[in-house]
Amino acid sequence: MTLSELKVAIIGASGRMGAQLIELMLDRDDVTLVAAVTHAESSALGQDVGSRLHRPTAGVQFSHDLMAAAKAADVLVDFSLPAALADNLAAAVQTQTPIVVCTTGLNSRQHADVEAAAAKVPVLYAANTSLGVNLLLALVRTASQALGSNCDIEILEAHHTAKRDAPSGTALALGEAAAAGRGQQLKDVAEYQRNHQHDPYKKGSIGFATLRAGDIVGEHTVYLVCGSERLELTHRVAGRKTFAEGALNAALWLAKQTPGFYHMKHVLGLDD
Ligand SMILES: NC(=O)C1=CN([C@@H]2O[C@H](COP(=O)(O)OP(=O)(O)OC[C@H]3O[C@@H](n4cnc5c(N)ncnc54)[C@H](OP(=O)(O)O)[C@@H]3O)[C@@H](O)[C@H]2O)C=CC1
Ligand SMILES: O=C(O)C1=N[C@H](C(=O)O)C[C@H](O)C1
Repeated sequence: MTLSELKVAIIGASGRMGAQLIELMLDRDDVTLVAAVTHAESSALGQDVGSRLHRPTAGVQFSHDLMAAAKAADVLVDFSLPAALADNLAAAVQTQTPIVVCTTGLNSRQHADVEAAAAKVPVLYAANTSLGVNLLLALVRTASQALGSNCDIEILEAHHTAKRDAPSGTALALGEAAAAGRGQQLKDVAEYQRNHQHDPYKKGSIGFATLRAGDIVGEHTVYLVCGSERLELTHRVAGRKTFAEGALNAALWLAKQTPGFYHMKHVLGLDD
């Protein structure tokens, strides 16, 4: 298969990331959009994807036929909602179509479902497809390991007001990297709620704080505080094109893999 033949179906195509992916794919010649999947009640159903973005018609209409999309595509790219995950994975497995899952807010059962599907078909899970965040994950792990248990770690994330999940998937991934650097598991040390609590600070905890305001695309800061000395590692994104480019690069990479569970670090060559 040459790159120019890669056929991509977007799931969650009527959303913010869907629009950004469609926009990008209409301008690229290494990928072809073959299906734009949304849900059965969407007002976008039947519309041409180009027309909806005030561009020339593209010949692909929004549809809720997930199975037809999976059959037509070389790779599925999912930016939808956690509630759609089970159907998306089932379609990928049934049609043997690799799937890039970018939806966040998954619960632990859903994360297990993603891993289980990866035994049957190539699956890549990325809470954040940007190069910067994936570098940051490695930096945070290294810093946490180097600074050790005397260092307090807190994570602050800021996003637009339409975001439904909190903390963000990226914040959780950064928390996992910080915990791993100290030889911990995030579930054992995470602190999600301090407001209206009167409990003393728990040494070794990793706390999460969330801001929702305006149209902030995505900002994450990891604070590593050792007494009076403070290291702040920050990543900011000003446009969703960054995520869309990362997702398409992941799709191009995943199409060539055998069944297995993959992450952006594999695509970017950042594997340990
Ligand atoms: N990994 C990454 O780099 C990034 C991940 N994300 C994550 O991607 C997800 C989507 O983000 P965003 O685009 O901002 O959110 P949106 O709410 O704008 O988009 C989600 C879209 O999915 C549609 N949808 C709902 N149910 C289904 C279904 N069963 N099948 C197909 N489509 C469905 C929604 O329709 P309707 O509008 O009618 O509800 C909506 O258009 C979120 O979980 C977000 O956190 C976001 C950015 C980057
Ligand atoms: O919903 C968003 O917008 C984003 N979601 C992802 C997350 O939850 O980490 C990635 C990015 O921060 C934007």
